[in-house]
Amino acid sequence: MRAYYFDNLPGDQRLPHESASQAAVSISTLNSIKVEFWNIPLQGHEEKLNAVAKERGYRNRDVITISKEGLGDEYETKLKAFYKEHIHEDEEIRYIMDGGGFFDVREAPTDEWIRIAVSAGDLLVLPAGIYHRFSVDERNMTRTTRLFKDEPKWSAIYRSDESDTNPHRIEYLNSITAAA
Ligand SMILES: CSCCC(=O)/C(O)=C/O
Ligand SMILES: [Fe+2]
Repeated sequence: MRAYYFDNLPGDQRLPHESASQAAVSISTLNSIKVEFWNIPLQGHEEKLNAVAKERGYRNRDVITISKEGLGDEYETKLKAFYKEHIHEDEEIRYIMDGGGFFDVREAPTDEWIRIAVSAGDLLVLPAGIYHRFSVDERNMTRTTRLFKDEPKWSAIYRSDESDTNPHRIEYLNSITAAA
């Protein structure tokens, strides 16, 4: 995992968008916006993943392969959907099993994009209510285990004036202010 400020330059979302002038972002900065990260070697990862799922009350999971082969006709639509800025009303817990990609998260209160480059073995937890988006990288393939509290269903709320007042968004902002 590497994290850094996104360069905000136009161009292919699958490129790193990392410039020499953009500072690296530390794990403690990520933790301050309630983003958590672990690296768990693929071999034997089930035990740790099961422990995280149990501790947080996640009863279901699925594996999604985001690639042309994995998603077929749905590939372009899904790429667009995942890269459109959104929140969820639950945490987003993702364990990368193959390939790689970028989770971009909005720092608060700056509203700057922080780009988190992930690859196999990375486990990322994004809190409910954080604005974020996802893209595959130049490998054009990410195989990910997704944890769900209930049935495996991806449900996103895209950024708008309405999402700014979503109770999960407000609760998230309050939680990071209270922790500061
Ligand atoms: C890499 S898992 C698929 C992307 C996803 O589930 C999500 O919510 C991105 O923000
Ligand atoms: Fe998401």
